[in-house]
Amino acid sequence: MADPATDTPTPQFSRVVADESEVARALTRMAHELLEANHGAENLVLLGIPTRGVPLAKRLAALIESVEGRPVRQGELDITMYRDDLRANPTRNPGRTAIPGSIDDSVVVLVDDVLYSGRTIGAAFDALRDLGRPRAVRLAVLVDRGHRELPIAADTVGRTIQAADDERVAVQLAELDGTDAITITRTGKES
Ligand SMILES: O=P(O)(O)OC[C@H]1O[C@H](OP(=O)(O)OP(=O)(O)O)[C@H](O)[C@@H]1O
Ligand SMILES: O=c1cc[nH]c(=O)[nH]1
Repeated sequence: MADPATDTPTPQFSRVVADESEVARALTRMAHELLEANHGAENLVLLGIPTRGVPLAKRLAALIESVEGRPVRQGELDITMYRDDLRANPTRNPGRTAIPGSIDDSVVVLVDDVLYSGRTIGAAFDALRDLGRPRAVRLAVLVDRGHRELPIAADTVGRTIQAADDERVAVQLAELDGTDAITITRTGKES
């Protein structure tokens, strides 16, 4: 976006709101909150939503395993074909879904990096419906930035951020980005 008075592009300001150690502490707390709410790891299945929900689900599963001393099932759930804007963008390519066994009667924990409008999670509910009937579905997100368009709330949140409409919240993870961080960037246009 350009400043109409000068026709110069609006600068993009970025600020880091959580670094590697803060992301690590948040994930450790989230793992404990999931265990406490579920009274242990019994029946838990963690499903990461691509892109960055997948490494986050793996990390939460590893943290839960380190506390409970037993492995917890984890996989990934692609929601591309369930998006409510698919008709407007019909050329999207589906990603990978990998479910570790049946989800019937399990407690599925959807894991994502950012919760914003809630439409991604709404699509995840539709995707799950085609896979089975979990006993319960929970939601774990590293960042809740508000501005919901659907009645969806997370069960555990790493960081709640009051981001403005013209800001974008980005999660960086070592597995994909070489470092862990949560960054807010002013884009100059509403997201
Ligand atoms: O609550 P919402 O408004 O749906 O926004 C949140 C989603 O937006 C981002 O995904 P994006 O679609 O940008 O894809 P990516 O994960 O591959 O970056 C983010 O990773 C969440 O999945
Ligand atoms: O700020 C935002 C909004 C949607 N999705 C993101 O990853 N960040």
